[in-house]
Amino acid sequence: MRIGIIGAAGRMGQAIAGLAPELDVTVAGGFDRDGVVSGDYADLPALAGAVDVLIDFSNPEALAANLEAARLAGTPIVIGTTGLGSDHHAAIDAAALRIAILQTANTSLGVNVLAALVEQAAQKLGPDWDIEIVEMHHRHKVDAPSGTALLLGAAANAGRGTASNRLDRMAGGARQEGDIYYASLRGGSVAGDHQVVFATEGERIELGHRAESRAIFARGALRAAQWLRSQQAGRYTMADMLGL
Ligand SMILES: NC(=O)C1=CN([C@@H]2O[C@H](COP(=O)(O)OP(=O)(O)OC[C@H]3O[C@@H](n4cnc5c(N)ncnc54)[C@H](OP(=O)(O)O)[C@@H]3O)[C@@H](O)[C@H]2O)C=CC1
Ligand SMILES: O=C(O)C1=N[C@H](C(=O)O)C[C@H](O)C1
Repeated sequence: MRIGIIGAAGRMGQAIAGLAPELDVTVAGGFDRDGVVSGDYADLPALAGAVDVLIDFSNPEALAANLEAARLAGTPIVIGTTGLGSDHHAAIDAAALRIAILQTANTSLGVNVLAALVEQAAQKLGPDWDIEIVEMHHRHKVDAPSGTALLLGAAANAGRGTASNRLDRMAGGARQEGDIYYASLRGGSVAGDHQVVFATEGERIELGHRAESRAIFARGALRAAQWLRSQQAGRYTMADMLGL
């Protein structure tokens, strides 16, 4: 299988390219803010037309152009970029009418199993168990809360059958029943730690995940690309791919 990487010179782009041979995947080319950074292609549409799947770990600003290139070429795309807003999600929905798209804030098996556990715990525990989500990442990360923290919050909402707003723990304020608060730490080289705390009178449950390196995200992204290649047009998640 041949892939093109968007965000190729970044931390994830390099991790994916480094792991690709192990999964029998060929990196045909890479694209970055400055244009094509590897492979013999004039631009992103040319790269999109020459590969089986595109993998995007770049920046939300790049999403519209990435979707357009994938759609015109009819090439499936795995989107791992975080910091997406409602307009980005609407654009993904629209493009998924024509091509296969797997969008996820976290490509690791562990986090996606954690999300299933969080959904189950939230459903069993009910709204008088307060939920706080804490995440820590390396000093270079720009978006907060992390996409994974929001994914875990969505899983808790799904379990409870609610739609809690995104609330910033650092902003303070008294909590109301059903609120989900997010707290973000940044520093050093942390690949990605997430903890979901369920707390009620007299007891507490903590469910969490620690990424020890980017290899888990890179492996998951490559496996997602291998799976997505043979899917029909539509929007997919890691849970679809993993059968969770
Ligand atoms: N889903 C998942 O499992 C994971 C998701 N992520 C997410 O992936 C994204 C990338 O993370 P990371 O690799 O650490 O970040 P980096 O900043 O290391 O890499 C991003 C790369 O994308 C490039 N880029 C920026 N803007 C554009 C553009 N408009 N078009 C093409 N390329 C562009 C950057 O170039 P330049 O440096 O010149 O700006 C850089 O090379 C983040 O959103 C992060 O949260 C990260 C890990 C796992
Ligand atoms: O920027 C990162 O590094 C990561 N970003 C993703 C996120 O925002 O959740 C996934 C992972 O935690 C690493």
